[in-house]
Amino acid sequence: MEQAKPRFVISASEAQSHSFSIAKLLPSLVPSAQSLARPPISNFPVAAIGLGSSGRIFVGVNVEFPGLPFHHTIHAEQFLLTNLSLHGETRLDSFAVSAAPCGHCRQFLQELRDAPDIQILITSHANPNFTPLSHFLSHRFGPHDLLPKTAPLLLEPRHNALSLPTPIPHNSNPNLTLPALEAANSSHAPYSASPSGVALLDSKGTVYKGSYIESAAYNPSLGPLQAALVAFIVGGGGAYDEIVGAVLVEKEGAVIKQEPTARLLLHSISPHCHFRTFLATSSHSS
Ligand SMILES: O=c1ccn([C@H]2C[C@H](O)[C@@H](CO)O2)c(=O)[nH]1
Ligand SMILES: [Zn+2]
Repeated sequence: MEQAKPRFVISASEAQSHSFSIAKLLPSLVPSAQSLARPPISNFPVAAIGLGSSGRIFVGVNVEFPGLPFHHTIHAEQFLLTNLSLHGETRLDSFAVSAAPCGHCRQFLQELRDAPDIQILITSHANPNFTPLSHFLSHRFGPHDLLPKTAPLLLEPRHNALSLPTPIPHNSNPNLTLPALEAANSSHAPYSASPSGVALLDSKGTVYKGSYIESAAYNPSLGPLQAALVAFIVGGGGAYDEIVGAVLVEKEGAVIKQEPTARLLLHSISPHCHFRTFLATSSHSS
């Protein structure tokens, strides 16, 4: 019998209905999820299977882009956190992953509340065990080095108070502009105060949105187009040239600009895609 294609989200009731305990279920899902990865450069598929506080299970995989510098790559752990964020999950309890998380991912995970307590199991190890992130990255540099303790962290509810000039400029596509604005409003960009979001349209008319995610250490940050591509892949998208329209919303006068980089990546993966940028104003004083 043909195996069902692995999925990117598993409901809490389905997760509980397995005869396995969750601690056994997470690593058991890693091998099939690796088939969802898109690593045409390395041919090294990585899958990370995470348990959220709602009891749902989320999948992350690595995504590589031939023809572009390596820094465009989406790591499986970054994909996983973006997948949680897409589904409104506010905490990551634990995850199983096919290979040891790199330094960049150990740092990216610091954006989460109680990051040191996240339990990680590496399935390629001889005796895999759940071990806290604090073991993999001691002496953390994280959000609290730069932000007040009360600031919302990644996955926690936020609204960046961005708005677009009304009415939205004619000949813009409100089906994409409003989702891109929503994505920008939930973007985690506390270090630059330059939130942004992307909405993508595929040839079937489905809209996918992604929010820019910053890291306290700057470089591991994930761009808004990468986040929207995670939504496209999670939503069942196939080849990138199915993406026919894209809108980026970013803040007017922002210190960080996504437009040139997003245009470059989008043009590389879907050369005929129509791309527009709108600048939003912020009612925050900062
Ligand atoms: O923590 C890690 C380390 C590597 N990779 C990916 C990035 C690249 O696609 C491939 C080879 O490094 O594995 C991850 O997804 N997570
Ligand atoms: Zn990594």
